[in-house]
Amino acid sequence: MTAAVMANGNWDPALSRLLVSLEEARQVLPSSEEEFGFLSDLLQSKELHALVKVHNKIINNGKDEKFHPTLSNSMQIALEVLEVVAPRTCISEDCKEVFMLLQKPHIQGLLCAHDAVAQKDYFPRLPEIPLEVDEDEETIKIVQLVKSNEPLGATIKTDEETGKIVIARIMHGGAADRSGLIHVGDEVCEVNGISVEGKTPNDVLKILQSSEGTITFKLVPADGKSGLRESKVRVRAHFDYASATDPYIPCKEAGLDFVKGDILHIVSQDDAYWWQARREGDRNMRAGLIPSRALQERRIIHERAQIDKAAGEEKTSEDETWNLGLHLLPTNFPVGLCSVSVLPGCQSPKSPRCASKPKTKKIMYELAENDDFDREEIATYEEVAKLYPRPGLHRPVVLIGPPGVGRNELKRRLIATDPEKYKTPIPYTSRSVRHGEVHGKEYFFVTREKMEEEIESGKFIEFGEYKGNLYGTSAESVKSLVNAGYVCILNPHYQALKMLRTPQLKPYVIYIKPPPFDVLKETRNAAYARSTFDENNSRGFTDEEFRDMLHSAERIEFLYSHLFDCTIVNADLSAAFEHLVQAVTRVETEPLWVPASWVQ
Ligand SMILES: Nc1ncnc2c1ncn2[C@@H]1O[C@H](COP(=O)(O)OP(=O)(O)OP(=O)(O)O)[C@@H](O)[C@H]1O
Repeated sequence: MTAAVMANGNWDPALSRLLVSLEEARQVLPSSEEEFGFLSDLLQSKELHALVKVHNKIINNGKDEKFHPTLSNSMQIALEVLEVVAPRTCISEDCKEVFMLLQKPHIQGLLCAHDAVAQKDYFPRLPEIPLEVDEDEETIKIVQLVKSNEPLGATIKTDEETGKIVIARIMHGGAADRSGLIHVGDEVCEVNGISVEGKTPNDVLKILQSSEGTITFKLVPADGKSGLRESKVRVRAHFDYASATDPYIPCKEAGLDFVKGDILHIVSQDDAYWWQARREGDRNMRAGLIPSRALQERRIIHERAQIDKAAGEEKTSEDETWNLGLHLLPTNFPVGLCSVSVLPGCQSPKSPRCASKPKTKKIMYELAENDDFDREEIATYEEVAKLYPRPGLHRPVVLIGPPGVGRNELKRRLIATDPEKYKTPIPYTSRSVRHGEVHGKEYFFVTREKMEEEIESGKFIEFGEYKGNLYGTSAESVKSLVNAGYVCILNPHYQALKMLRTPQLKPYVIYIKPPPFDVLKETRNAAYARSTFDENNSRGFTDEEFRDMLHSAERIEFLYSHLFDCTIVNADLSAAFEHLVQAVTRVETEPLWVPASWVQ
């Protein structure tokens, strides 16, 4: 029979050899005639024959290099290339061409499709092939992992319904995930031969900790398990997070710490309360747990309610006026900050005390009163994407800061370095032209009616009234500078930020922060700085004005810090200016993170 089988050219030689050895060993095998017959039939069955043929075909095809993608992250590499060539587009035509080419949507689409195929990230997913299991028989899988310094990257819990130990979470990129053998919901039966029945997750952890070398799990696979698919979402964190001090995190060791401003790659949002993330650029492949947006929002609302309660207990009748905003502030937040001036009138937003003091600043700011308290919006995570510098189309640079901190000084110095490149929009006014003034040079002179109409229709990013005349900056004048290829430098009132931060303008926001009181006083006095709180600019700042500046700064930071792209402390003026030049160069040459909606 064997010879007949072997004579068949289609017969697999490995199967033939097995059959021959089986027959040769027949006499010495302790097996029964029945068992021998079964094995012999199996080795000659058409089904096994076909199966081995298919197997060999697949193996042979797999050997052919052209079926293997050389990489599965071509999109990532394209982005890295863009980062490298972006600053060189002005020195080399080739760089420019590659830069433009790699940004084309169809090239990016092609690369994305390539990566999806290479990563076998197909969509829609095929349903799992149902396992044919005998009703009473459970499939058990044995998984062996070698213990190293690296954590396993999985958490366990007691299933509430069955009381059994199950895999609660698999951390993306961790050892368990990479093995592809352990899935969420798998039931743990044994660890290193020790039954975990009736044990708590802590008991199981102890077994794991005391094990050396290879760890063997006996698991009952979960039904309908699915492979983990990585999301591509990047977010900017608007709060600091330290897992060690978080009483709610299910597993402190699995936590990922971050600070406000960090860019996080969210790899899984499967759990409503605990997302999995990596810090962008972090080489560590294993993801960590971070609170989800929903959880963090709840936490902030709870914290604010606590603060509210505490503030309510301390509240005096004087506090009443500021109640609208202060219920959002930390308990130690300075009380009595400035209100917002309302047309008509000439209160300045600088401080509540400033209503009695004249100002040199011509343009004051006006917005609906409640607008200043937009921290009602809870800043947790903001989805971001990289924006590449676009040759000839510069992002406007917006300097935000408390009155008197030095924004005008820094803006003036920057424009002076290259007046043909850096421009600031020309303001509008309803006052009449003075001798020597030219329309479109110092101001655009328009009638009060026209200006009021345009303010009404939302065309001004900031406006105010001074000595019976209106002053303001129109959004259109910012746009026209940008479209003409200039780098538009703005130093509007901080409340203008919300109007400026649009997908059309894509501003880069720099916060000019005052240094601590002593340094502020020392640097300004040493430079004979002129107080911007004084109408004639004829004296230095008073201590009270320095304190106002610091109070305003705290308020701006509390309300708007989540909108800052960069912070510059204006202590030593030349150091602050150097920092500004570096930041502006970065905006012109480097891809930077912006709200995802700006790049769609
Ligand atoms: N780092 C610094 N050290 C010393 N003096 C400074 C510094 N920065 C700014 N000044 C001075 O402080 C004064 C106020 O600065 P500037 O007019 O730029 O303030 P501003 O932020 O534009 O204020 P406002 O918004 O009220 O117009 C000016 O005399 C300026 O030269």
